Amino acid sequence: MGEQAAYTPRRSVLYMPSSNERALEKAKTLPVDGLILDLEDAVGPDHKESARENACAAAASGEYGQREVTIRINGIGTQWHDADLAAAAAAGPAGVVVPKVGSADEVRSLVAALEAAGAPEHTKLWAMIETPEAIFNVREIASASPRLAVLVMGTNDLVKELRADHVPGRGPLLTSLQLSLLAAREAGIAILDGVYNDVKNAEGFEAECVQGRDFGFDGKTLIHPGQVEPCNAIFAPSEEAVADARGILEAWEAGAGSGVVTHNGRMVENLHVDIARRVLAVHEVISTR
Ligand SMILES: CC(C)(COP(=O)(O)OP(=O)(O)OC[C@H]1O[C@@H](n2cnc3c(N)ncnc32)[C@H](O)[C@@H]1OP(=O)(O)O)[C@@H](O)C(=O)NCCC(=O)NCCSC(=O)C[C@H](O)C(=O)O
Ligand SMILES: [Mg+2]
Repeated sequence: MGEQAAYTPRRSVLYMPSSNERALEKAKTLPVDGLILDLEDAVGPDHKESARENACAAAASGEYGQREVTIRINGIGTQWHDADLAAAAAAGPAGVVVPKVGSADEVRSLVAALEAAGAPEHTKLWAMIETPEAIFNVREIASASPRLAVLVMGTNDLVKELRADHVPGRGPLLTSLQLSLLAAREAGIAILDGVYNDVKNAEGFEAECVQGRDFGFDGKTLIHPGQVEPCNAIFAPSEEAVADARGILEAWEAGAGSGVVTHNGRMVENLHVDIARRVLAVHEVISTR
């Protein structure tokens, strides 16, 4: 499966204010799959320029090992957007994360701007889905450009825009989360769940990770180092899932040629074999981390 060959772990993707040099340094030691060096909401107006310099220097440094380093620039129409985009393109991170993307036309304009600024081929666009406009357009957004690699849910902004509340189970957000997932899967791109703000509430955080994983998200965006390890564990195939996948493949091979077999009393068809192969491919990549 081509999708397996291209699997990039994005179980845990940690935001950090690019104005916080201590956090940028600490990130080199954290077991995260990815980093979002923020220039937007986590950075005050007086620190935008120095944060941009820090983020670009970090992204270009090559000091973050296997971690996928991205830069979140300020949104379209803000006074910092053009300079952020040009500087990020020149630094060549894995992704330029753009907040509050609202339409497929915006995706195409952003891609054109990245290309005009000379961004290297490996620098992809990551679009944040965090407004009502984006939810209504998410299907077109997700398939607007081959350079768009990841959708990132912005659940704080969505809650604000909906005039909703952060509640266990995320009832007010379910429509937005699931429409965005459908769009990402149709387009064949990755999608990351939103952040959990209550950094001291481990139980609530883990419940939300399990929910996001069960929905089908590739991983979760995080705001604190303490969230990384539980998130990695929840978004990786469990030992039981890996053993089950191996058993499914063995049962399938033993029943060679028949269209349906059973494993542990459950029906196994070709599609279950595809799922099992994906679980093992993901496990193999993650085991090297
Ligand atoms: C949430 C925080 C403000 C909490 O900060 P603090 O109280 O200082 O945390 P600790 O004292 O527990 O920190 C312990 C050490 O860990 C380092 N640290 C903390 N956070 C990070 C981080 N994100 N990345 C790297 N390192 C971090 C501290 O420096 C301490 O280190 P040391 O002193 O060496 O022990 C803070 O965690 C924070 O700022 N988090 C990130 C906030 C952020 O980036 N927000 C923007 C994105 S969220 C969002 O809104 C997404 C979307 O747009 C939406 O709409 O939903
Ligand atoms: Mg936001």
